[in-house]
Amino acid sequence: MTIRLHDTSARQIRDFVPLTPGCVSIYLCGATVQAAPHIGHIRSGLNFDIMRRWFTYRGYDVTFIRNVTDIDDKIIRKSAEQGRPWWSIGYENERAFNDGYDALGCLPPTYEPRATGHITEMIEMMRGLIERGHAYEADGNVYFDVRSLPGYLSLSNQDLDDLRQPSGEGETGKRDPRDFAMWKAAKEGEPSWETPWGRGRPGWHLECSAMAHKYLGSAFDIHGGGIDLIFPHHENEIAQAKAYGDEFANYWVHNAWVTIAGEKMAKSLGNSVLVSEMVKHWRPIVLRYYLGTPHYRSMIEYSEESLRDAESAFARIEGFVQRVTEKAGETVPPAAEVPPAFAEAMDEDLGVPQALAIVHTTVRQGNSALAADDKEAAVARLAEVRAMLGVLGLDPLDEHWAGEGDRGEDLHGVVDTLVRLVLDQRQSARARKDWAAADAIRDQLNQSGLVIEDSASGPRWTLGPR
Ligand SMILES: Nc1ncnc2c1ncn2[C@@H]1O[C@H](COP(=O)(O)OP(=O)(O)OP(=O)(O)O)[C@@H](O)[C@H]1O
Ligand SMILES: [Zn+2]
Repeated sequence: MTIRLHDTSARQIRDFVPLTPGCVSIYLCGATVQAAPHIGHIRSGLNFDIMRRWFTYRGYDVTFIRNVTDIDDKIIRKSAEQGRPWWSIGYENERAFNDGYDALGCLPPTYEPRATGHITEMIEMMRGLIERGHAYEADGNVYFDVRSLPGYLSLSNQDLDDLRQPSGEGETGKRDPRDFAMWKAAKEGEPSWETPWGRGRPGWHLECSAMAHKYLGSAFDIHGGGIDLIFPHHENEIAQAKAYGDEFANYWVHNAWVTIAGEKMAKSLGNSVLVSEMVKHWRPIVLRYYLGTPHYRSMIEYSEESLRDAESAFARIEGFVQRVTEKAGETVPPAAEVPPAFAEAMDEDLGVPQALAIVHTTVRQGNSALAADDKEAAVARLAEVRAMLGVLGLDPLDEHWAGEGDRGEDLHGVVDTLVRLVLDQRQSARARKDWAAADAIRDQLNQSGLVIEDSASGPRWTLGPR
């Protein structure tokens, strides 16, 4: 067996050959903690969580780094607007990100370094780059000289002559307008750190090169992030690391976006759907199914309808797990190995949709076995289903999801059906102009603690405050 991955750098799917046999090192660009996470952010975390689980299943010892960018223009701007320290915004949103990752069952990374904890390493890297003639100081900024490095822009396959790299505010003294800032001179009232070139703060690209070097060394296996990061972020990370003498990443893996009306879901575009809001309406395991099962290189166009489809598809799997568990009279442990067709699909560039099709086929076979009263076959299929779901982080019997039941969310589907039934009756009462009956139904629903909201795709309910 060989795991194969799409490498953005090679623009094709390549056999994965680890630098150290039996080990895999992964660096994922994590959150810029300027706001709470939307479902696009968590999709990125989830795609790499599934990658990590698959490597682990295949017997690799995985080191997984997901960093936190806790200093950046937007954090500084918010701090000024809200009259709060910059770090309080970072800490608050970092916690919101961790809650989001955890709610959707992403395993914690091996290490989760914060940028501001690595200023020393960044200074070291700048010093090395200046000594080697790849960087220079001007007006308290430190710039990377893009013409000094042959091969710059090979990840995004661009030509230096065509490049437009806009300069940020205060980025004066560049030798070439395409040079990018590794370090930004301090501005009045903004956070800054002491360096041999004066006080200032790091640029985003330098943070990741320095943290990857510290935790994974000068060469590592996989670097990941969303496709929006290919240029300029990853291109500039590569430039700094290579010019410093690092081999850097061997494979570049990029996840596609969650989109709304064809556009990237982004804090800056104001079209975000926050994870904290979503978990009020949907079970986290259903959200994981929704965000984690399309192929990581396919866009997910967000819609309530597709979420409902995910909910019913997952309910079919979960119903099977419950029925066989009841029939067996005890919890059936996962099989030691997943079916070969599932493994084959996962080996080929993490083909989760194909792998999921095997889960559904196995569920159908298991249901037929139940219908034929063949307990042994049903139990065997359940063991396989649990092993496959475990790799995808979707096993409803896994202890991670156990708390869901305590909060009554295992009854979500039942309540949902009942509420819809009642709302249909209210609709019929209104259709026959029986306003008294319609109002009575609404009042009873409100008294039971449910809040009903009208949305484009029909009424939606949530539990009101207790
Ligand atoms: N809509 C999305 N779909 C999938 N991945 C995304 C999406 N938005 C951001 N990501 C990924 O999430 C990770 C963390 O993103 P980061 O916090 O840097 O986002 P950002 O670009 O500051 O936020 P935004 O794009 O929302 O303004 C990155 O790997 C990024 O590529
Ligand atoms: Zn990064």
